Amino acid sequence: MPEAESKRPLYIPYAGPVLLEVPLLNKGSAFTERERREFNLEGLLPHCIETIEEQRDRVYHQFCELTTRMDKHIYLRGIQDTNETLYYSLLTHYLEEMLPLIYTPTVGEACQKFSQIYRRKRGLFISYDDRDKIDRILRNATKKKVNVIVVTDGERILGLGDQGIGGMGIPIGKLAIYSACGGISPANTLPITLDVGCDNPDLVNQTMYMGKRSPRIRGEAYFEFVDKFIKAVKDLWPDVLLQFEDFAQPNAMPLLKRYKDELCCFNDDIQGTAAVAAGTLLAACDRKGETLADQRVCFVGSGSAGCGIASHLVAHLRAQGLSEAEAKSRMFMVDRDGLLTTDMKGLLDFQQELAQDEKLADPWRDADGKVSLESLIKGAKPTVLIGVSGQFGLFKESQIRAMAKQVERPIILPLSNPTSLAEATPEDVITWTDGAAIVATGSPFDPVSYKGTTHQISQCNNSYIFPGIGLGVLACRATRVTEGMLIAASRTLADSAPHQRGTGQPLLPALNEIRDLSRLIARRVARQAMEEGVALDMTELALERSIDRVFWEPQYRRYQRTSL
Ligand SMILES: NC(=O)c1ccc[n+]([C@@H]2O[C@H](COP(=O)([O-])OP(=O)(O)OC[C@H]3O[C@@H](n4cnc5c(N)ncnc54)[C@H](O)[C@@H]3O)[C@@H](O)[C@H]2O)c1
Ligand SMILES: O=C(O)C[C@H](O)C(=O)O
Ligand SMILES: [Mn+2]
Repeated sequence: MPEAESKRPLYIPYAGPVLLEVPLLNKGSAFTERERREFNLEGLLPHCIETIEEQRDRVYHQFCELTTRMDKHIYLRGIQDTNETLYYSLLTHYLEEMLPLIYTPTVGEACQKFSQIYRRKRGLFISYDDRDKIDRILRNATKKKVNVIVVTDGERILGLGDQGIGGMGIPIGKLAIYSACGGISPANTLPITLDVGCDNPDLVNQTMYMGKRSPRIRGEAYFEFVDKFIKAVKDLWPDVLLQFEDFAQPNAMPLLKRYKDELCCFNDDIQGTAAVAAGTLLAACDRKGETLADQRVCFVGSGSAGCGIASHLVAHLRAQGLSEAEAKSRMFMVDRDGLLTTDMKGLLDFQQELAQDEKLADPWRDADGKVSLESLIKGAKPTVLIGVSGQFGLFKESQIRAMAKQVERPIILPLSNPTSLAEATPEDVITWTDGAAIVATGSPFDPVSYKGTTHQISQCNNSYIFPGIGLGVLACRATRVTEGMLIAASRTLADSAPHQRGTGQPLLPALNEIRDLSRLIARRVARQAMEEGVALDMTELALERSIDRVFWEPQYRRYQRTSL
């Protein structure tokens, strides 16, 4: 926020103990003498008036006293629910240390234990039983305008499956990233969980489970419910940016198709992931002195993320002048039954579109008629291996070694989350390829030392992308998220790759540079949106100013009292 603006006082209608209970407004010991007097806070706080830096030192000290990841997560969420400005000041100051605790991987465990660790309200739970009063529920959430919603139905939380309402940890974590990394004010964000039941018996049989204890609503009834939800959102906040998150495979793509031309929305697992993976791949190709068109890309896991990445890479290649067929011929989609081929039955539409020609696959077939990953590696000689299966240890030593025999520097991306579900550890991949592989992972991993070289492992996670997209959308008031905007985001990420490019250097910018990266992504995404006619037309300078205006900094503002 520009300085002049932050100096303007904020007029607020709360006072006394109630004010200290409003996380967006509470300043705790930082309330000034005058504010303490005007807002009936005298005596409610210890004598000392502190700066946000002094408060941050105290909470960081308390944070350091805690030993387990889950205790740290609970502690940080507690600060978020008491004083949001302080929470974001802490996050932005210690970004690299804090992100794995409020987001992947710890957020996975927090979702699994959501009902056990539940403390205070945050966001909205909309249960199927409430389907006829969704508009009222949305109005209960906040009187403010909502700019960004992240919504889940909790059915595919990371690679951890159905977590029911525990999935709420994900929208909360994603929106914290929007604020900490993309400067989106938390006052205008809303995490939402649609509670349509839960098909995870281990969870619903727990006495503490707080969601609806019935099997998931499916089929037409489910889609009608989501329809009612989207309609209510559009009626109340017509220009909101809505992010679909962690919906299961049978629903993720149909929901995106249904709503992508109806409101400003995107599916993060399909599109955000596609953009971060493409950006990482472009950076990796550049590192090798090659282009995307030189690669043959093998996906293990052909669901939302796998097919989302593949079709986005096809769009990149098309933009470079390749025909659709040429581009698709470089994508090899493997799922439980091996390589997807055009003769396979039961493929979903988006998988069918990426299936390889059955004749081409014939020479690679095993005795059972399928093309296993081993056979594909030998036959198609992929240069890139991307894991999006949610299966720990799926990449085997023999497969990685086979790849390394055929390709001087294979690009290996085990992207499944959380850490415990990565298809391979970077240490194994680097050892099996004798240090030749270029590796990035979905969850954070420590650097790997191998034969005297330290390999930094970049985190190829959609968190590099969606904050910048959100900032861009808000700055230029985009009405849609288009493929072109996603391509702009992935190119910006690739262009921001570190200049030092020796073996072991990270592929992506450091996490503590992500706020600057988000601004860059926002600028290019907004420019693209304008070119496509889905945003306000602005000069470069006006856009820059708008990004500055939208970009929220976790600093206290001066308050003035209005009547209750
Ligand atoms: N790094 C990131 O930013 C990022 C983004 C999105 C998803 N992911 C991760 O990717 C994983 C998958 O997400 P998704 O949305 O695509 O889920 P999804 O359920 O749509 O797809 C997973 C696919 O993997 C397949 N699969 C399972 N076991 C397999 C095996 N043994 N061999 C081959 N294929 C197998 C499934 O049949 C399914 O088609 C999750 O773990 C998720 O955390 C990471
Ligand atoms: O949440 C993440 O860390 C990335 C991604 O959206 C996922 O579902 O795994
Ligand atoms: Mn996700």
